[in-house]
Amino acid sequence: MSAKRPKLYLVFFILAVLGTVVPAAFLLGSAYYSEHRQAAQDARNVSGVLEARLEATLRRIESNLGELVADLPRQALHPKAFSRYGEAMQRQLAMRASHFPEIVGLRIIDAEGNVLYASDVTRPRVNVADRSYFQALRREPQTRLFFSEVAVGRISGRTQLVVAMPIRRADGSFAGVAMAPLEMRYFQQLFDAIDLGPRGVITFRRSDDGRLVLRRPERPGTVNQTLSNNPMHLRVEAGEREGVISYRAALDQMERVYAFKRIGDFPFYVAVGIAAKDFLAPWYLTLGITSGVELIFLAGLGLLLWRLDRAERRRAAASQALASSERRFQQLLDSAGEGICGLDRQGRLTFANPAARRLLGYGEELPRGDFLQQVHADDAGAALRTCLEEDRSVHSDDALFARADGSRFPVQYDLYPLAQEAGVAQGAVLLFADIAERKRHADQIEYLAHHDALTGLPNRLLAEDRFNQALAAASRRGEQVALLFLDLDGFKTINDSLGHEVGDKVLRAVADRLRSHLRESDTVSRFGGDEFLVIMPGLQQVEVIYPVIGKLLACLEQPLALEHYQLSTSVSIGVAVFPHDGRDFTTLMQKADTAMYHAKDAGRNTYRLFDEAMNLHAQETLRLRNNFQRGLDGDEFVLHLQPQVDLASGQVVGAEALVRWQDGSRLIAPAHFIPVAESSGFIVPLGQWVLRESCRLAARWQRELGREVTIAVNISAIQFKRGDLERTVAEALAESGLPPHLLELELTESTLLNQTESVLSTLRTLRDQGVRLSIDDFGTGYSSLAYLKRLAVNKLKIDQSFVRNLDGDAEDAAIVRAIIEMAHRLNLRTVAEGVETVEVLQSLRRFACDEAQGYYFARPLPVDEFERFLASWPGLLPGRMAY
Ligand SMILES: Nc1nc2c(ncn2[C@@H]2O[C@H](COP(=O)(O)O[C@H]3[C@@H](O)[C@H](n4cnc5c(=O)[nH]c(N)nc54)O[C@@H]3COP(=O)(O)O)[C@@H](O)[C@H]2O)c(=O)[nH]1
Repeated sequence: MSAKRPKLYLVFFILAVLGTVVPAAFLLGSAYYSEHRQAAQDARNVSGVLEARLEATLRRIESNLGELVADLPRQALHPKAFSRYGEAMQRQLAMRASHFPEIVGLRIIDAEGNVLYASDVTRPRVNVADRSYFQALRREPQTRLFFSEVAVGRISGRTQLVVAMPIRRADGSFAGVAMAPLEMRYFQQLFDAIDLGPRGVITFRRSDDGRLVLRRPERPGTVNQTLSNNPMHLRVEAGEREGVISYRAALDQMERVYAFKRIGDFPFYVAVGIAAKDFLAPWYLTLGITSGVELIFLAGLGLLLWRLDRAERRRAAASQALASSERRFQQLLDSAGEGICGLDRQGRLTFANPAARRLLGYGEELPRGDFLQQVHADDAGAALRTCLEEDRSVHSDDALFARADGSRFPVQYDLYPLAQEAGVAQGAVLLFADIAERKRHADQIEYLAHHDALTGLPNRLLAEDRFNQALAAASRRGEQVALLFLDLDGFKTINDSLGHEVGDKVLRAVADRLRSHLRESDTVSRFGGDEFLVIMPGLQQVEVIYPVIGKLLACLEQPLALEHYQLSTSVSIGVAVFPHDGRDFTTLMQKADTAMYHAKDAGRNTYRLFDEAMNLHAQETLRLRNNFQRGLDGDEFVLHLQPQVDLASGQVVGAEALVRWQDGSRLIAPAHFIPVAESSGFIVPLGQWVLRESCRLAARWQRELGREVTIAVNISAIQFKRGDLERTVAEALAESGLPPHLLELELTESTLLNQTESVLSTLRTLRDQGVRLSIDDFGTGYSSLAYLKRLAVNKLKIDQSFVRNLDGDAEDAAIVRAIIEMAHRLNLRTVAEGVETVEVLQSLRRFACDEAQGYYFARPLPVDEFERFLASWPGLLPGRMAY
C-alpha cells in the first residue's frame, strides 16, 4: 500500500497537468486562430475599401481623359493654335481637374512632346518627349491607357504617376497625348489615415511586373522596385484577383497576414498587411498570463505532492528500517553465545534466547515463578530481586547459576533495567555467559605465569611473592628468613655432553629431591638454567638452616640413575639472611648469588654464608669488568717480564710475559683481574694483545740485541674456547717477524683436561708450526701423562708450591725430582718456578732441572729494566764451579 502511494501521486499530477494544460492549450489555440482570422478579415476589409477607392479614381480619370481626347479639336494641336484655343482649353482642363483632388492636373501634349495646355499653368513651355508614357504611346498609338513609373513632374515638381491616353488623328495616327499625373502625396495621406497597428503595411503595386507605386510606411529606395519570388505577387501573377496570405516579409522580416486585391481591370493591386506581433499581442498576453498561472498552479501542486511523497517514502523507509532492525535484533538474540533473558517486574521470565535455554537446560516451556530465585544458586537471588524492583543495574564477574536439573555452573552476568513506559518500569534484561572454560584457562595461565614449566616449581615471580609474604610475617614476629641460592656444579658439562633431554631429567630429579627434603612451609623455586632458590621462612635462629643445607648437599651428592646413565651431581649454595644481609628480595638475591660464587670458588659442593667482604669483592669485580675496555683502549695494560735461566749454561734463555694493569697510580696484579677477565670473556682481546706485544718484544731482542730469548705467554682456557688462537698466534708471529720456536705457550693442566678434540688439533697445528708448548703449574692437577704424549709438549713447568720449600721438605723434593726424571724420560725439558734462594737453585741443579725462574734471579720486570737485566746478566751461577 505505502509503496503504491508515490505512484498515485505521480498519476494524480499527470492528470492535473493534462486537466489544466490541455483545455488551456485548446482555448489558447482557438484564440490564436480567431485572432488570425480576424486579422485576415480586417486586412481583407481594408484592401476592399482601398481597391474600391482606387478603382473609382482610375475609372473616373480614364473617362475624363477619354472625353477630353474625344472633344479635343485636332487643330488645337497645331503649334500656332494656342492663341485661338489656349484660354478655352485651360478653362476646360481646370474645370475638369477641379473634380479630382487625387491628380496634380490635366495636360494636353502635341505629337512632338510639347505640353500645349495644362489645367494649372497658363502657358507651359515644357517638353516631355523623353518620358516613357509619351514614347510608349507614340510607338503604340492604339494603346487605350498608359500608366507611367512614379517620377517627379516637370511642371508640378511633385511625385506623381502619370495616367496617359493617346490622341489620334482621323486616320488613327499619333497626334499627341492627354494625361493626368496622380498625386502620390494624396494617396499617401489616404493610406496613413488607416490604422493597421504599428507594424501594419499597405502597398500599391503594379500587377504586371510587381513594381511598387506606393508603400505605407514609406521605405526609401523601394518605389519602382520590382518583386521576385514574393508569394503574394506570385499568386497575383497567377491570375488571382484577391486573396489572403501569411508570410514573413523579406524587407523587414516581419510575419504578417496580407489581403490583396486587384484594382478593377487596371494593372494594379493593393495589399494590406497586419503584423502578427500586432494582432497577436493580446493573445500573447493571455498566453503569458495563462502559462504563468498554470505554472504556478502546477509547481504548487507538484511541491505539495513531492512533499507528501517524500514524507511517505520516509515513513516507508523508517518502517522498513524498524522491521530490519527487529529482524537483526531477533537474529542477534538467536545467534548470541550469551544467554539473554527478559524479566518482568516480579522477576518472572518473559523470554529466553536459544543460548539461555541451552545453558540453563530449559525446553520450549519456560519456568514459571520467580526466575531469579530459581537460577541464582548462590543465594543472591533476593538481592538481585531488590535491584530489579529498584531499577538498578547489576554486574557480577563471578556467580553461580543453577540449571534446570539442579547442576551449577559459573557465570558472569549483567542485569539492566528496561526503560520505563508512562512512568512504569518494564522489568529487566539479564545477560549471562558461562565462564567455566574461561576460568579454566585463567587458572592455567595463572599457573603458567607463576610456575616453571619443566619442574613445576614456583618461578621467580611466585618465589618473590612468597618471600614478600614471609618477610612481612617475619617482620611482625621478629623472625628471620633465609634465602638459599643453589647452582648445580658441572651441569653445563652434562648438558653439552649428554644433551638437553638428559639435562632436563637431571633438573627434574634435582627439583624432586629438593622438594622431598624441605618442609611444606619452605619454598623451592627454579630460576631457569641450573639455578634454584630455597626460601626458609619463620626462623628463630639462623643456625637451624645448617642441618637443612647439609641434607640438601648430601641428597644431591647421591648419584642420579637416569635410564642408561648414572650421574654424579653436586651443588654450590650461597646463603643470605633477612634482616641481617638485606631487607628486600633483590638485595638478598644478589648477596646469596655472591655467596654462591664464593662456594664455587671454594671448590664447589659446599655452601657459603654471605659476608661483607664478599660484597666488596663482588663490587670490585664489577668495577674491573666495566673498566676493561677503557684499559685496553687507553694502553693501561703493560707487560712485565721474568727471566728464565738455563741451569747448565747460566744464560738467560727465556722470559715469561706477565701482564699488569696500570689503573692510574695503582698497578693491579693479574691474579686480581685475570679471573674476572676470564669470566667476562675479556681475556680474549686481552690475550691477543699480550701475544702480539710479547712477540714484538722477543723479535726486537733478536733483531736489535742479537739475543734469542724465548718468550713464554700464559694462555687461558677461555682463549681456547672463545678465541681464534691459531689465527691470533699466526698474526702475532707474522706481524712481529718472530721465529715460531721463540714463542712458548704456557697452558695449565686444567686447561688441557677440559679441551675438546678441536682444541687439541689447534695445539698440534701450532706445535707443527714450531711454536713451543709448556705445561704450567705442573704437579697441581691430574698430572696426566696421556696428554703429554698426545700433545708432544716441549716443557714442564714445575709448580712453585713444590719448588719453594724444596730445600726443607723431603716430599716436595721427591716430587720435583720425580717430575724432572719423568720429563727427561719423555724427552721434555723442565723449568722450575718460584726459585727464591740459592739453596733451592743448588738442589734444582743437583736434580738436573733444565731451567729456573724466580725472585732469586729477578722479579717480573718492566720491559726496560728487563732489557738492562739481560744486558748485565753475567751468565754465571753460584756454585757453578762445584757443579
Ligand atoms: N692468562 C694469562 N695469565 C696471566 C698473564 N699474566 C699473568 N698471568 C697469570 O696471573 C697469575 C699471577 O701472575 P703474577 O702475579 O705475575 O705472578 C707470577 C710471578 O710474579 C710469580 N713468581 C715468579 N717467581 C716467584 C717467586 O720466586 N716467588 C713467588 N712468591 N712468586 C713468584 O708467579 C707467577 C707466575 O706464575 P706462572 O704463570 O704459573 O708461571 C699467574 O698464574 C699467571 O699465570 C697473562 O698474560 N695471561
